Amino acid sequence: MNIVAKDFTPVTTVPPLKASRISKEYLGGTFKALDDVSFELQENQITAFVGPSGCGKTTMLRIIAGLEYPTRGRLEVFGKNVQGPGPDRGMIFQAYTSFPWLTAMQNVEYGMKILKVPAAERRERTMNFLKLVHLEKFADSYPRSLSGGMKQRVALARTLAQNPAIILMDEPFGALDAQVRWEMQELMIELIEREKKTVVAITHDIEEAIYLADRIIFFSRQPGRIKADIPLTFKGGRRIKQKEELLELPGYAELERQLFAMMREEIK
Ligand SMILES: Nc1ncnc2c1ncn2[C@@H]1O[C@H](COP(=O)(O)OP(=O)(O)OP(=O)(O)O)[C@@H](O)[C@H]1O
Repeated sequence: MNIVAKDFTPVTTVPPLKASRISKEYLGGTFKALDDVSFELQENQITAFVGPSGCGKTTMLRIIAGLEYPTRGRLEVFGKNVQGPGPDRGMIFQAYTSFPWLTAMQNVEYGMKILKVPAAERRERTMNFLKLVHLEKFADSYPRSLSGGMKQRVALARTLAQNPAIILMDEPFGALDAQVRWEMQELMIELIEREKKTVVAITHDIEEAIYLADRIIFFSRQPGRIKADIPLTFKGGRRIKQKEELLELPGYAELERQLFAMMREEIK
């Protein structure tokens, strides 16, 4: 079995992220996108945000990223109130966010330049991460000559190279076709495991959530609330890289059934 041992013992007592009673209103307070959302992330844990369209997943992720502010509630990263974006959080979007006028290498280096990482270290980290996403031969290629999957690998390398403690992903593989998506999911599991990151990933895809996550937070809609917070205990505290092995585990089918039923309830 291709199994990676997983240890969730916290290194510090301060959680990497703590959301306390977050609400977000739009349209002058007449529309509630999020209502009283509280959770704590554990270090080195992958959490998937799942729920029907419009339940506030992206809003919650943007609040964590510091791109939006909650109307009420408090958000702390390593015990500090979030005041805006910061180098402790890196974001990967569905749309390919590489700069078209920069090569793959320059794209990976760019964020580190902003963070004022010295040039030699920057170069070394860039090459290291391009290698990890299997793009070392494409270091000098421009995004237009790369496939969708390759562009997302550049985004993954760029985010990891900046070494944020928390990685936020909004449907990162949503635009990829099935086979590339699958390859990217496997690569992500491998890299996250290696780099020991705390991850929040939004996905519409229940199968993808079960495969990637250690924990699923399911949002209900209008207003967006936490409907269920599900630790994926059937994995026995491990990450399993080969999907077919995951499917065979007792508990997989029941969890998938439960999530589909919850989704159906929400979209009724
Ligand atoms: N700037 C805004 N002004 C008004 N309403 C907004 C704004 N941003 C989001 N909303 C509304 O808040 C709700 C939650 O949106 P959000 O994008 O967070 O949902 P989501 O769960 O990520 O949806 P999807 O899965 O379709 O991306 C939606 O009804 C959306 O229309």
